[in-house]
Amino acid sequence: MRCIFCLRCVVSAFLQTPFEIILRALHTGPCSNISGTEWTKPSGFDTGLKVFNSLTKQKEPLILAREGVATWYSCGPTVYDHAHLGHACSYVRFDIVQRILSKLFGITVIHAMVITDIDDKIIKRSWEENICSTVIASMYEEEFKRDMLSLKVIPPAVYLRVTENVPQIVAFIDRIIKNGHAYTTQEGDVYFDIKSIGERYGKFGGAADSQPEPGSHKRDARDFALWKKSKAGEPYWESPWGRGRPGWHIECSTIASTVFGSQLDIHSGGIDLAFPHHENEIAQSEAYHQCAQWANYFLHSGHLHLKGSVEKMSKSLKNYITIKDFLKSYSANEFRMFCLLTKYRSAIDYSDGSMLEARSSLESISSFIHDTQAYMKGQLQCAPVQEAFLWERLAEAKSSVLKALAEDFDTARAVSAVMSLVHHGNRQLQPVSKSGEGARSPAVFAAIVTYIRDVLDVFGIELLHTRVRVYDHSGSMEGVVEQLARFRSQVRAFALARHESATKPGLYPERIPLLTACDTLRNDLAPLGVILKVFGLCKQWPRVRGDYGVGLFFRSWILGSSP
Ligand SMILES: Nc1ncnc2c1ncn2[C@@H]1O[C@H](COP(=O)(O)OP(=O)(O)OP(=O)(O)O)[C@@H](O)[C@H]1O
Ligand SMILES: [Zn+2]
Repeated sequence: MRCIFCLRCVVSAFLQTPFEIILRALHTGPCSNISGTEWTKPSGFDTGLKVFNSLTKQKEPLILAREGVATWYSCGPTVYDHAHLGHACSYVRFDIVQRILSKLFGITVIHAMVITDIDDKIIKRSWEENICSTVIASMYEEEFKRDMLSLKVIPPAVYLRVTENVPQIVAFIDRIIKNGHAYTTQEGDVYFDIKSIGERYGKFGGAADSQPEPGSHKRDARDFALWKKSKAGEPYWESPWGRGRPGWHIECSTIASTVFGSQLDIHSGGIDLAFPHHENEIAQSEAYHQCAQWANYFLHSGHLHLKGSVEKMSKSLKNYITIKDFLKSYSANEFRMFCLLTKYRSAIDYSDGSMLEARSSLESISSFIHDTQAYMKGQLQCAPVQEAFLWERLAEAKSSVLKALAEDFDTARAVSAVMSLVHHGNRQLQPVSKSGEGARSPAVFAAIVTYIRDVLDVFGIELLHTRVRVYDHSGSMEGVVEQLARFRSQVRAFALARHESATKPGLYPERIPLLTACDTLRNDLAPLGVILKVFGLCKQWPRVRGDYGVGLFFRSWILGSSP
């Protein structure tokens, strides 16, 4: 955008037609001394965090317009098919980033997301299925929202549908035309005039200007549709340019501006959206608001690929795994851990192998927490621990996690710091077979466990009520313990049988050693966390009850059995 005060803008204005000069002079905003695609550091409140800004392709200090509040707009899905793991990956990763901002750094994130419920692909699908496009869109929109909830993604403050914002979109386009940055065609289309913003176009790359194809009504091949005349049989809305529907990019500019006004702190989406979608959003929004920098930070997540595939997982390529199918084999926590193990910006390979790696990281943490609890309860006897050393490791982990997350949300580094803490904790928990009177250090383990849970909670992983399926793939430990308890109960019942002799009623003396052995087994199992108890008048064979923890030996299993 140009202003009428600086030499550069005035000179370049003289190169325009008189009409354009007047139009632009009437609609100028503040000159920001920005030329081309240069980024200006925003003024406002420095959070002390660094984020990788796609606008500058480097890490920048995160400065927010309002203290303690981040305005955040994200592009939502085009709802014409099932949500897949690519979507899951992008939205879970940004959910984690938003949780870090709010839960760790105390920033209130106001998040708005668009649902693209009108688009060429939705119309095509509705024709293929012979179902109205509104039905197709609402069906997949609901499914998307359900899937996000099942992945524990915190919903945005507001979801906005394109079809419910068409009057706002029409008004938005109208103003861009009046500001001299768009033109209408005889056919009833409206195009954005890329040349009108000169060197400001191309923040995320893009093609050089070129001649439009023969038969096209565009002035420049890069010009893109703001409004498309509807073809026969397509849904349409009335507009000053005739019946039609919004182009793809304009919905985001309009809806983000409707919610947040002329300025936005953060805008996010998958990396495929950087060009042309975000490039065009910027062009439109800055043309509408007549401002030099509409969104200050663009955060782009890397793509999820099926391992070995160069293509990203996508609806149009039909190479996807739906979220619902995925959740039949893995949990939401496991998917989160899978996402945490890489930076949100990196491409990520999906395979059973990478999921098992994520599962095993979670299991190591769960196992440590359960062992620690057994230790704190006195069920696990250990050699004396180096308490001061552990307090130091805890302080070190806290500082590393904070540093990693403040540096462009480096979750992989943060998880590695947590795993290192787990490793040191495990090394100190050296079980000894005999219960001794040695010094115990429950407080430091309680502090470590509390801290690990807090970090996981920031990431949206909650292990408290989770049954972890440690032994699913290697035989059921639960089953082994159950068999053992059953065998002991049978032996005990045999030992307790009384003989019928009238002269010497009572136990068979030769069976008493069996009773002693049963007692010894019960006592020996207790420090390992396996408690054998009677449940009321239960006459059935023992059943495993209570919580099935993890860890090879130490868990709080309560077995219904005669003591
Ligand atoms: N494989 C993927 N990895 C990471 N993010 C993805 C992936 N696929 C889509 N996304 C992101 O999900 C959001 C919604 O995407 P969209 O609805 O366009 O999905 P899509 O499957 O790519 O659809 P299409 O194939 O029609 O382009 C966007 O931010 C997009 O970047
Ligand atoms: Zn968008």
